[in-house]
Amino acid sequence: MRKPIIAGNWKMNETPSQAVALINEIKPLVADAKCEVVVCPPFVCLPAAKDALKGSNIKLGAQNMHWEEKGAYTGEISAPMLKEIGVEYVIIGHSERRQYFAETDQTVNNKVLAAFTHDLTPIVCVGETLEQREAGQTETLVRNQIKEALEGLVTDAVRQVVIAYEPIWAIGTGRNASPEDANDVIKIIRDTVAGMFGQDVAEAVRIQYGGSVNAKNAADLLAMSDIDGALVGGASLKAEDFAIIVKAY
Ligand SMILES: O=C[C@H](O)COP(=O)(O)O
Repeated sequence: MRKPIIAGNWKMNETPSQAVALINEIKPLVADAKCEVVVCPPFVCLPAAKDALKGSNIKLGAQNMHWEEKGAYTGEISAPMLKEIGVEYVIIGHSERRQYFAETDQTVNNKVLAAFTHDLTPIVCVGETLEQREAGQTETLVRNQIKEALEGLVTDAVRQVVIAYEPIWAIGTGRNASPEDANDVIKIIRDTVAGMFGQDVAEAVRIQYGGSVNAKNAADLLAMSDIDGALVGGASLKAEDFAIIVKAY
């Protein structure tokens, strides 16, 4: 049985003091959550967030990392740095990283491998553009993204991985994928994992949906057979909305 996971991707929002205030709002609202709850604030907020999360059931995630442990990579953050401050999850290959910062399936794979080397759990993002969907390329695209992202992982690691299916046209647009469409693509993703690592591994992998998830549509999306949670952007910045999404379970 897969334990559902709701993660809030705060993107480039909140200063450290604002992050602490938001966490303090969220904590009591999700204290009795039946699913795993993760918040992913910006890098500079992580130490203060870790402190604010002490004693709560909420886990801490980062939004990105470099694949090297250290070195001349100005502006980058490594897995050991995240690990030392108590980060457990790290979002890898978000479409905004792919679009604005030239991340590729190869760099995503490098980061996924590095995350496991340092005992961080990656939340690997995949998803198609509107043009790709309309051209009927969604299945081929997500299968390729998954194959490249998970290349070289051992099966024990794959069982731990979290995948987020985020159709790019649904991110921040208020236009979510229908529960049925999201579930269909997530089944394709699970089938791809099964083809690479076997059916039992695929059944263990948690696959989230992301893209305009909000307090109103969460219950319908999360009720689907293969959707194991959500990666929430905008609505994760509003404590009450985020709590309603968490309580859909
Ligand atoms: O990582 C989260 C996604 O990009 C979804 O963002 P959104 O909920 O604001 O559409």
